[in-house]
Amino acid sequence: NGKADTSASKIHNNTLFQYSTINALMKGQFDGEMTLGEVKKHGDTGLGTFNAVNGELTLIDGKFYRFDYEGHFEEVKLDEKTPFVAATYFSPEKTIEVSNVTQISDLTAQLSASMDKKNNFYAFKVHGTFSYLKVRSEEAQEKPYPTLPEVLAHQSEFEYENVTGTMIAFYTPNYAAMFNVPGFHFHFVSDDRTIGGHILNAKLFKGVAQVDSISNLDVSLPQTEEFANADLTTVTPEEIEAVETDSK
Ligand SMILES: CC(=O)[C@@H](C)O
Repeated sequence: NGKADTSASKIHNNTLFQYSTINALMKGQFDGEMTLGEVKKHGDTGLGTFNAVNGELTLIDGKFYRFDYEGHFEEVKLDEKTPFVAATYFSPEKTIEVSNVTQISDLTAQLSASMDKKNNFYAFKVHGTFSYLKVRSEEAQEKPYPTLPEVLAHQSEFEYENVTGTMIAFYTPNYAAMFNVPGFHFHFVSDDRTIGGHILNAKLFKGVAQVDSISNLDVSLPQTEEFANADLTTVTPEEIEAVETDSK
């Protein structure tokens, strides 16, 4: 009927939860107070990083995984902490077939076409055998922390062929660019749980995408001194896109 269903259960399944903001992460806010166990109360699907930006975080089926600077993939215990994470209880409204993806922009075009409400947030799962996959991770940092662009200038990159697994992606409308990565943000988990990371590029002949439109945002702000004193006004969407996409 088009009317917002504000029942508690509907909101529970229709909320993008995030801890901290992407512009804070960009400014080097790399230590959060929130444990993965706390994050798990807000969703079973998501992406982010770990304190000291010690690798790329992917949450799938309620389990947290790290893909680290060396390319190692492991499940992570719930007592680890995160400085930035986005999570939701994945509740897809529809499933579409995606095909002929020769680069990531072919995929984002097909996912965009599936979005009925461009000003909503979205979560996606895309499963298939990726004929090519380029991912990145980053090295754990020591204080005094640099900015995220300074860390990612030395990111590690890995390329794979014929990898079967699931992309976990969020879409954030540009008007919310200081909260979360504007546009699409993709992380990955292989079916054999050996490969992950932040996706920079991909090729896919045919896959299945589940589409979850989200109309509630729940932001938990760190209550650390560092966060309270951070200047979060100087980050631009262009700077975020430059480090979150394959700008090479
Ligand atoms: C939050 C992210 O995904 C960056 C660290 O790649």
